[in-house]
Amino acid sequence: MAKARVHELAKELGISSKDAVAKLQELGEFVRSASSTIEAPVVKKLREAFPNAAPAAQQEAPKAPAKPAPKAPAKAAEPVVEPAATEAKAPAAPTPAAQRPAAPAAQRPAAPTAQQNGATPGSGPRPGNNPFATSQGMPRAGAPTEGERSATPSAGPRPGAPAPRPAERAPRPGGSGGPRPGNNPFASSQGMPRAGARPDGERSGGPRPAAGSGGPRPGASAGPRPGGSGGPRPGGGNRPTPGMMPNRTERPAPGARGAGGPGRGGGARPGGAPGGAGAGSGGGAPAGGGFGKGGRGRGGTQGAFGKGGAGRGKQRKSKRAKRQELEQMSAPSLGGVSVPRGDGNTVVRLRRGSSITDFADKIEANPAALVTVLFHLGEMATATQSLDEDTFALLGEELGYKLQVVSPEDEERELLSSFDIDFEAELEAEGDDDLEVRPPVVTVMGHVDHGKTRLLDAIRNSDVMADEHGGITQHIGAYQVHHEHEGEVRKITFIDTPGHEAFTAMRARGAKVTDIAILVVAADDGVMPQTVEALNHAQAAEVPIVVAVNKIDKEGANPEKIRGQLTEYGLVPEEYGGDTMFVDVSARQNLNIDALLEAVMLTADAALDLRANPNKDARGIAIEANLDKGRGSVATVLVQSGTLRVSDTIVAGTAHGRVRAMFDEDGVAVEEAGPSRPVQVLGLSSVPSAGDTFFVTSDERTARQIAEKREAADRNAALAKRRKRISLEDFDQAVADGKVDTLNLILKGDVSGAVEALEDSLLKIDVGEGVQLRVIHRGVGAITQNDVNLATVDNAIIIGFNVKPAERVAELADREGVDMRFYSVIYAAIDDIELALKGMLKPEYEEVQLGTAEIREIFRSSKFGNIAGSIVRSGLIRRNAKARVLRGGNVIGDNLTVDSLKRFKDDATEVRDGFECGIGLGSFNDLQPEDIIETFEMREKPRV
Ligand SMILES: Nc1nc2c(ncn2[C@@H]2O[C@H](COP(=O)(O)OP(=O)(O)OP(=O)(O)O)[C@@H](O)[C@H]2O)c(=O)[nH]1
Repeated sequence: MAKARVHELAKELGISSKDAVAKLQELGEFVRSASSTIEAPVVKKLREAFPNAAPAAQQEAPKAPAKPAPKAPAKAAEPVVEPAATEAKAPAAPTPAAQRPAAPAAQRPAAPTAQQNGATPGSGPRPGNNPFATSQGMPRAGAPTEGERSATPSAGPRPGAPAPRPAERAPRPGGSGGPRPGNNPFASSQGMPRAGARPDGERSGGPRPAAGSGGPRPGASAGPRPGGSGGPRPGGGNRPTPGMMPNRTERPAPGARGAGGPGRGGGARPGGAPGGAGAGSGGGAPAGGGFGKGGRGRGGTQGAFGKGGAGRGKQRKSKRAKRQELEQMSAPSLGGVSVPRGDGNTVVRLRRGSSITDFADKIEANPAALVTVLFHLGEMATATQSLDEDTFALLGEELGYKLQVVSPEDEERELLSSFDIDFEAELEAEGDDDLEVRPPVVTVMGHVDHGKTRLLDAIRNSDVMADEHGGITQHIGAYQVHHEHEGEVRKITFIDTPGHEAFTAMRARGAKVTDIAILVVAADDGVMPQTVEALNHAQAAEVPIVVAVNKIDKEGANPEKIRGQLTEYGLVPEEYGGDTMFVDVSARQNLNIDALLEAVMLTADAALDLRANPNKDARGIAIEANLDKGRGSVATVLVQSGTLRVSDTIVAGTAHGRVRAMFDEDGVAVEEAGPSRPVQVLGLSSVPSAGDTFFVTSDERTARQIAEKREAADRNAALAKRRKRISLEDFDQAVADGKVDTLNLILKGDVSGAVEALEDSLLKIDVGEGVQLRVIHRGVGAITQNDVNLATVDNAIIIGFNVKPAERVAELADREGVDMRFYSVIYAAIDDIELALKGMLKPEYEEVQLGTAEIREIFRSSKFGNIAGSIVRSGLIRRNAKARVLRGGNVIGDNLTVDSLKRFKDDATEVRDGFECGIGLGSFNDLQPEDIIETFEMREKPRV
């Protein structure tokens, strides 16, 4: 065999895999486990390291018909085995195996048993038969293999049998139970050593294979008695060392081998295992015998462990378990625990929001051990807590793994591919023939009050086919207008949510909806902050821009000034030699709206390839959605490719369902919607978010499963994020870790004077070297969702001065892990920022009492300890709250936690004043009636 596996070789050599691996490592060879393959030179090395081994045994085995080996588990064998084992390893025996004294060992131990068992020599023969034999065989776990070796001796099985000549090799090793020592000269030699005691093994050397015969009965040989038949003379054994192994490969049928083990002969059947044992006993052939291989079949090994006859599955499992055990043993320990290590390049992919347990599953480690390792790395986390990417990277690096946190896009792709959905492949497969021109999708952006809304209205009213609609205009988040372009009526889709907020929010979700952006700039005002923000967003998304210079009807309008200003931002008008189209319009007076639409068409035709395949299931994006009292979830979706039809089953983000009805922007029911068509969809299970992708699935079950999986992924991601964003308290740590070097702030205040004063003062703070402070956005008014989105994107902290966020915004910030701070005194804000920059801002906590309860009665529970039957006297008692116990005004138990809280038999989250409840304080059991349980929580002290 060109390459051998360690465990196979170990079997041959009659040693345990563990020993073989250890030896190889000692010899400087790198082997990971018993199933590793090793090259010929290494094989040789190992053989040389175990010169005594009596490999061939098996092969030689005559085809002893083994009788089914009894499943004897015998332990008796043990003794034998062990000695043998040792011997085997013994450096000694330079001489042919035969000589090896091994013999002694073999005999010894085995002997006794064998005999007792009545395994007379003769009987010995059929190993199979002799239960005892087997039993003996049973080497103890440690030395399973050996057992097998011993087998050899037994081979002798049929006593009478003619001694096999060494030459003849058992044809089928397996069958033969190769083991039969008798047959195998070598084997016998080893195995049989009689009296192990005497070194005479020497003679064993006895070359004659015949010996084998003598030895035949293994059992006999086992000869407990030293002198024993001597059956086995080792001599026989002298097997050629390495050589032998050659064919050993052949492994007998599983069953067979096992059997072999035993009586070697007995071998044959599965029962094998035991057999192996038998062998052991018989063999007693320690050293050499080892390889009586007979036993060593897989079955044999198992047998050794008392699992005779285990099925393959089990075997595999045990192998895997062994390998793991081995790896664990060889793994260096950190913090007192051992975990399997990677080689520095082992890649482990995890989803966002994965926990230590997920990681542990992948590397087959104990989660608790990983928690310990992480702890030693200075991070605290529970096994089930979601970790962020940095923490995983830290842990992975320590353990030699390359951790890759799957990106949301990959995650989505993987999720879909698990349902056999692959949109990329679908797109690639579409040829020119499948694609048809679709209308461009346009978003209107610009500074506050520059006329976005008004312009969208004007555009809608300009629809050349407006009269034909006949419906009642509705706001559904998007609409289509018809425009006559070069004699042809073409459609343009407008996203009816002005401003870049929606645009950014969708982009943040990875959705690319907009093909073209109309940037509205009031000609009487000029380029303003949000104008710049909007154009930055559009440019970042590589969306071509058409500039609408609005309000040209107004006095003081100066369209040229706008052109000049925008040139500075890279938007060079065509008339100046650039490629951006500027159109002067008046939304109020409906001036030049057509020209604006014309510019949109021209830009689309010039810069974009707007085509899609309408002849497939629909895919698209949810633009907006809400819950309607009467109609349930109402979502406006934009079909991007394919055609959406009523009664299609769709999944949109985490919502799914069957399309019950569809309406257009005029409230008219439609049956189908093709590419670039926005429609309102009824029938979803819940409300998708703007920017969620949607697509049609083959059946409702798939839609539901995808939605559920996405929901779980979102939840995990949210959990992971929560730990990730920056907060003032950990800013210094983030700087120290090299994660940030800039503290980004968003300032919001009730009056502009305060915001400016705050910004001025902040910028005067001496931030020291290596750190910067940047105010990325400031504004007057409440903290909005947009502020939080911006903070999310730029990892900023929001400072609210005399303003608060709306509840929805606070929730979003919490979900996104954005740190918001509120102040009413400028200096307090400045102090905090200054301290944060210096790394000195630590949160301050204060104790806030939640409530008290008086104990009325104690219930003893063997499971939960003592439960205090109490009545809440003030406030409330909340599960998991911190608690202390007061007796006569003295604290008799502190730092406790309300571990369990029940109202009658039911678990309760909190119980209020005046109600009775059962309170469990974990292991604190020193409770008496009339004690007072006081509960409280630690709240971060607001800084003012
Ligand atoms: N004279 C004149 N006024 C206009 C024109 N377009 C819009 N306005 C006025 O400008 C004001 C703001 O218009 P909106 O359309 O609400 O502006 P907006 O950009 O949507 O504002 P926000 O929604 O607050 O961001 C309104 O009073 C409009 O009547 C125009 O072409 N000419």
